[in-house]
Amino acid sequence: MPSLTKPSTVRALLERYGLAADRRLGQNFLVDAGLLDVIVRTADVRPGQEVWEVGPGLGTLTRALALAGARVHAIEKDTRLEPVLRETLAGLPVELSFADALDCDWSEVPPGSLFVSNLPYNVATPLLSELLRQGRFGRLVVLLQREVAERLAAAPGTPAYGLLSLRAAHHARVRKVRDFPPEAFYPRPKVTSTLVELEHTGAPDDPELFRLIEAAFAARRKTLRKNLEQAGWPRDRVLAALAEAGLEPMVRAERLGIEDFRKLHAALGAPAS
Ligand SMILES: C[S@@+](CC[C@H](N)C(=O)[O-])C[C@H]1O[C@@H](n2cnc3c(N)ncnc32)[C@H](O)[C@@H]1O
Repeated sequence: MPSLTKPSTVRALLERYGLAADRRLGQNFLVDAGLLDVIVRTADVRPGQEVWEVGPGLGTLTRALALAGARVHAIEKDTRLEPVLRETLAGLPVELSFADALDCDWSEVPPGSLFVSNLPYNVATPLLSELLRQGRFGRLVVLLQREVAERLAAAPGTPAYGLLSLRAAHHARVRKVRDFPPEAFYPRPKVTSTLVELEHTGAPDDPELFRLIEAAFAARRKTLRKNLEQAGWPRDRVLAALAEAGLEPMVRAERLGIEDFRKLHAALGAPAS
């Protein structure tokens, strides 16, 4: 099998199957051998370890993971790629399924599993939030649009800070590994990508806490107090809870870290409905 990390090989492979990359599916295939190796080294698979991958595409990362010793479960939405993947992954320990990753049931994945993916841009945020929430993966090594990586790792009070940052902070430790330039992909995307490693802390979902966080960010320009009142908490309870959590009455949601939200949640309770 010729190297899939050469743009000329990728072009020839697509042409042979009469295919063109579909931008709506975020099909920007990795064509940089050195950066592919960075993903594999970050994934650090043990021999025989099971790995889940969303969006195998032409099989570039899937092959590299399998050759590094992983048994890969790869989920691809685009059924046009099936004959290509049957060719590029022939003889390797890869289980392919064709489905929308956003509709997948992850409950059968053994806890503490490894997830490695060059994620399609359009599903990265909802999929990652869901995977963190469900907590089946102990570690997630994901290539994302840089802007999404910044939101994941953002600190309170910074422009990228918001719901995704709090979802990540609640469940995981986030490490930005390195940027991948547009030239690392064929076809070239308009944006830079970033490889991120998330280590799940085991913190389970807390739907009530996240209802509070969503209400707190409903209108970013309003104060936290106003947003909570609008969501149904009575004003006196909001003011008392802010004081109990050690927060200023005029504070905005974007200033609060996950610990502040946990304290506020404990002090506030559910909204009056
Ligand atoms: C950025 S490409 C990555 C391809 C390959 N892994 C690589 O690194 O070259 C994203 C892949 O995800 C697939 N994809 C897009 N949306 C999907 C979804 N909702 N569920 C599963 N796969 C999806 C695309 O068809 C494409 O193959």
